[in-house]
Amino acid sequence: MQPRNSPAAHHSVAPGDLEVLDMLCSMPSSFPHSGPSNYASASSASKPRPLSTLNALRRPPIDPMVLAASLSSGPHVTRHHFHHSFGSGDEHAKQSTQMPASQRASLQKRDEQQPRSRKLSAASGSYANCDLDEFDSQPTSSAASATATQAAHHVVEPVPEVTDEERAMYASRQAPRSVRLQREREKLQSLQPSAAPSSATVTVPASGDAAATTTTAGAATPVAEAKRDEVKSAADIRASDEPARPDLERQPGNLAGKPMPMPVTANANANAVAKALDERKAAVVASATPSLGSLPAPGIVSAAPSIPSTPLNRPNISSIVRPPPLAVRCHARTRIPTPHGEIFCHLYRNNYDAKEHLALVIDPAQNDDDSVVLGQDGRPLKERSRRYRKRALRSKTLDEVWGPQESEMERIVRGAYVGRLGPSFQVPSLPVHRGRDGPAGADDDDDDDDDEEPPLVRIHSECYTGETIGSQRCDCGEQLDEAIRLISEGSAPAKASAGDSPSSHGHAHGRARARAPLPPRGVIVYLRQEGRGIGLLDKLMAYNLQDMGHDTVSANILLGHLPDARKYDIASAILRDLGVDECRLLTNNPEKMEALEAEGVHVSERVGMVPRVWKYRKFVRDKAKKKEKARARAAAAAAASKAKAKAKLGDDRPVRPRKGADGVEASPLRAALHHRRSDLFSAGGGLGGVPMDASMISQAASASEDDDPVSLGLRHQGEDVLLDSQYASASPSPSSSDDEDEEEEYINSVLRKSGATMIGGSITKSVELERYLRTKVERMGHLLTLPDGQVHDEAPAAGPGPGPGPGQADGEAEDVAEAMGGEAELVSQPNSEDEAA
Ligand SMILES: Nc1nc2c(ncn2[C@@H]2O[C@H](COP(=O)(O)OP(=O)(O)OP(=O)(O)O)[C@@H](O)[C@H]2O)c(=O)[nH]1
Repeated sequence: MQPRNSPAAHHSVAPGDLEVLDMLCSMPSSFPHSGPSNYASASSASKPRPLSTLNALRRPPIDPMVLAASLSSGPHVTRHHFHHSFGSGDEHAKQSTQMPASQRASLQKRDEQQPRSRKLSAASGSYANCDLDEFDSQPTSSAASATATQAAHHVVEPVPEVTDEERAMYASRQAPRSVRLQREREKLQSLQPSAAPSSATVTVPASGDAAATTTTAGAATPVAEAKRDEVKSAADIRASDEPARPDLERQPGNLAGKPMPMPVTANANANAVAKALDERKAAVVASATPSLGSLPAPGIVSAAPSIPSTPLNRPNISSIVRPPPLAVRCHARTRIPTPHGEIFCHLYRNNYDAKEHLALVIDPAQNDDDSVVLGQDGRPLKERSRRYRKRALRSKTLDEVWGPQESEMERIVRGAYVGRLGPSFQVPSLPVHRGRDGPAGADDDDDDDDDEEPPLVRIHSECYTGETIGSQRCDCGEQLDEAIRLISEGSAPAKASAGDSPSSHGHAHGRARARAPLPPRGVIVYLRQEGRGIGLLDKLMAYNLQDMGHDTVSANILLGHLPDARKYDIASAILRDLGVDECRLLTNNPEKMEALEAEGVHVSERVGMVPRVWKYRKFVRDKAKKKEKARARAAAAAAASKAKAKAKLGDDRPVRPRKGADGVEASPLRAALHHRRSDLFSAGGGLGGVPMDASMISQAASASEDDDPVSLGLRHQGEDVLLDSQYASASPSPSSSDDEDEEEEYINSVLRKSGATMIGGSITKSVELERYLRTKVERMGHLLTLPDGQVHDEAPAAGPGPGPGPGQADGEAEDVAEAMGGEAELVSQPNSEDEAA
């Protein structure tokens, strides 16, 4: 028997199919998923991009395998299927409600012989009775009597046997569009003013699952007219099958379908409410401990102002025609202490998707000692500084007044407070005033803030595997940690022309040192776009495809996705809400820069994200070079002094080094490393462990170069660097340049911190990571320069095609791991990103 879903069960490939396939394959831009986005927005992702972005790399030609698979997979699902029930999960879909072909044919024959009413002729499973509730609940009298008669005589129609070919693939509960339109027309006609009762309450179901609208119709009022028009247009629009997404509506945090009170226009009420808040402020400050009784009822706390309805919400019919502009609202802000310092975590909702995106704001000025000094008016003195008000990264939507009844405690609990919140310090914030002029009464600062650097910003996409379990398949965890570290560090990278010249933070720091360091100030927008927008499930499947030899791009395509399905319009809106209309962006991805620019957030500078493992290799290589030079100098000096001594004593006996008890030459560094290693392991292996004894280090500094920590095989990520950096910092070389010092500082500062993510301050490195980075550079146009002699020579080839067998992959993986961790290869890997800069 033919398998039910086998291609041959549906059709065989005709020559015409092959022609279509050829044609599609020859059109690189015809990839079926590259059409407009499923929600019409001014999204940057759907705008044409200049070639400079290497956009072409992101839109590879169609994979013929995908096309062939989809052409032969049988009946296709179109947008018209969205309201149909098929697959599991729906009661109607568990079993086909469509009648087998043979049975339908016999019924049709019977219909022809004895025509019946529409409802009766609607055989079970046919489109005409798709609205089962209607069919069941309103049986016509003849149908009812027919059923009664059948029951009385126990007449059971024999069900013919069903072959696989006859069995329907999909069971639909939805009528054809023409039938639905006809029904809507009939309903509308029944609502005509003449037909309407003179004074009655009429319920007008809009369509499908749209909410019923109730209106009191005396005569045909203009409101009723308008409502009817609205309903009619809705019916027409709904007939085109806007996909119903009950699953989305049920998601936690989704705003869809949850009507909220209309927002009070902040401008109109802000002053009045702010005044009221000011008046009540003294009472709040005076009360040391808030009593539970002063907390508003939970329902009231959560009653955030609504944002415009959307196609997802679907209460507003006009929104289906033209979605409202994207709106984001910060619902909560709280302080999170991290190893890199304090971060204000902001939770945002929006009217485009059901996700809760985050903004991690690093702006210690909002929380420092000065921030709790109050002026005579009872407000923090800082607030009077125009510079502070301009620089402070505060959410406008969070700080604005949400309603006239809003209490101070409501504001404070959601995070709309200023200064450092504590048991005795609770000052609600005032609505944000943007712009140079600031609020009335703001003091002029003597600082000229024209030289102000824009904040450092990272747009980070969620990566469960990288951020929580430390996946070494990608650099996401490391990048998140690095971004927090860089922003918290606060020194300003040098200005560079925005855009294409690759820069690295390493170099930027070097140039920035000449300028006064700026306090930390920046934002990480954490977008819930797991797996570059395809979701965790598909990302996990993509990893399996990658293990079979595909790269991250072709794996996505094989799963029916774009190589990168992300959008950045929500990120831009969040930045604008925080008052960021210009930023220095931490990224290698040109698409992010373009997207922000397109959304009105100017990127004044790109700050590159160099993988730590590449930085580390450069560090080790430079160190080896330095040692090589020192060794040559020392050898020359030793030879000279030996020759001198010989000449003096007239003695030509060789000078042998002393040996230890085991017969091995006693090396101070070896002894020092032995101690250090036991320190690391006995003290739990923490990177911030007890430093080496200074005397040991100074001995080590003069030891043989063969005792390099790396060559000694102490290769746990970071530990080798820790030893190296301690070694270096304990014995500063008078000849070291600023840049070298800076590298060491970098390594030190990274490793002294335990890091903010699972990756922490350590390094991500693996064969998969190298392949991933390479694909991002070569196929996705990321602005990173691959190191020379990249591991692809040794690693399994990236890209589609037969991958290595498990054994083979293991062997190669070992080689590459050796190449990445081994001494010789390590020092031969330059950090070309840094060099390019
Ligand atoms: N589909 C897919 N997504 C991945 C894979 N590896 C990581 N990701 C996701 O990719 C996202 C990070 O994007 P990247 O392309 O690594 O980097 P980027 O953010 O575009 O660029 P940078 O700003 O330079 O870091 C996260 O959402 C990860 O979950 C993969 O193999 N397949």
